Amino acid sequence: MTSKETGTHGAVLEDKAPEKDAPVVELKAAGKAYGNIRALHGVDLKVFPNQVTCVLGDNGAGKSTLIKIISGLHQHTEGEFLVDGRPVRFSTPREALDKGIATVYQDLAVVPLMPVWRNFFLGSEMTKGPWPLRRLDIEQMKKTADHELREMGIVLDDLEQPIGTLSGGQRQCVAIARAVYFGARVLILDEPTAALGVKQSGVVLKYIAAARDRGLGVIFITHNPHHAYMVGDHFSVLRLGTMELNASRAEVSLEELTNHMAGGAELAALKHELSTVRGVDVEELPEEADLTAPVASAEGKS
Ligand SMILES: Nc1ncnc2c1ncn2[C@@H]1O[C@H](COP(=O)(O)OP(=O)(O)OP(=O)(O)O)[C@@H](O)[C@H]1O
Repeated sequence: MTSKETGTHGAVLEDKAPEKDAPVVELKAAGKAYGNIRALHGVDLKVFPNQVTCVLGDNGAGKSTLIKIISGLHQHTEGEFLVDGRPVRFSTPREALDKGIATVYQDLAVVPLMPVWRNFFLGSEMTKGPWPLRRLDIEQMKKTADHELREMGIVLDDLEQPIGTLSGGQRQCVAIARAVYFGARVLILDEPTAALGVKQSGVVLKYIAAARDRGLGVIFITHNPHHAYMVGDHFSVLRLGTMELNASRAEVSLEELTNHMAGGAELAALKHELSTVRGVDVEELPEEADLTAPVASAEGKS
């Protein structure tokens, strides 16, 4: 696929103009050690408004550690972490949120039996009336949730339905719309398509693009180079805690990105090892990353 090709839902595949804004979030030679274990080292990353920055990496590459630093769950132990050009060191996710950095985790924190609109406002409910007669402003919350979801292009049949009845993809979309409504400037999405099929992944990718088009800087964590390339403006590949690739869309093709992820040399070594295993026909294994593999099979954690 070339960088100009149209992707899911015709989402967003035009090459972008050169970065002209300042980064909202920046890591400079940042790293993190857990005791003796160096999970992340020498990582440079810039997150710009209006761009999707994809962070790719295999299991154990350091993706979770990276997002934990940016979202305020952990602190970096080396290098610098800047927000709006100023050094920061968050002690809690609340501090990150106060700076406009919101994180949507794969296992979404929702109350499955509560209606969609109620989950949209969970923890930040609208109220009306003076104390001590203050009560939930249910009508306003329903109206606002409906409006905000529609603004993002998300049309649900009934906001009264329990959120647990929505598909995984729809729940991710509600979470993205919620973060946008509550003023996120940077949205971190932790493997939002990992547990989804091809069609639902496409829907989520569409809303990632919608969040980007609303001006947010999106950090899209994924194992899947195909998903990343459909919406990404910038690609960072982590391997064993270091940044192996840091490239804009114009600088890397989908093929190159896939090869970085698949690790061509590792695949060759594996093929060599398997050649001694009875019943395995190594001639059937791909020479390098199989670019024709269906998107869903490349996804998912082990
Ligand atoms: N709390 C911790 N204590 C010690 N080591 C840790 C801790 N968290 C992560 N690590 C180690 O740091 C390295 C990077 O882990 P991390 O979870 O950031 O990778 P990842 O890319 O998110 O992997 P996955 O996709 O499997 O979640 C791994 O070697 C892991 O074992």
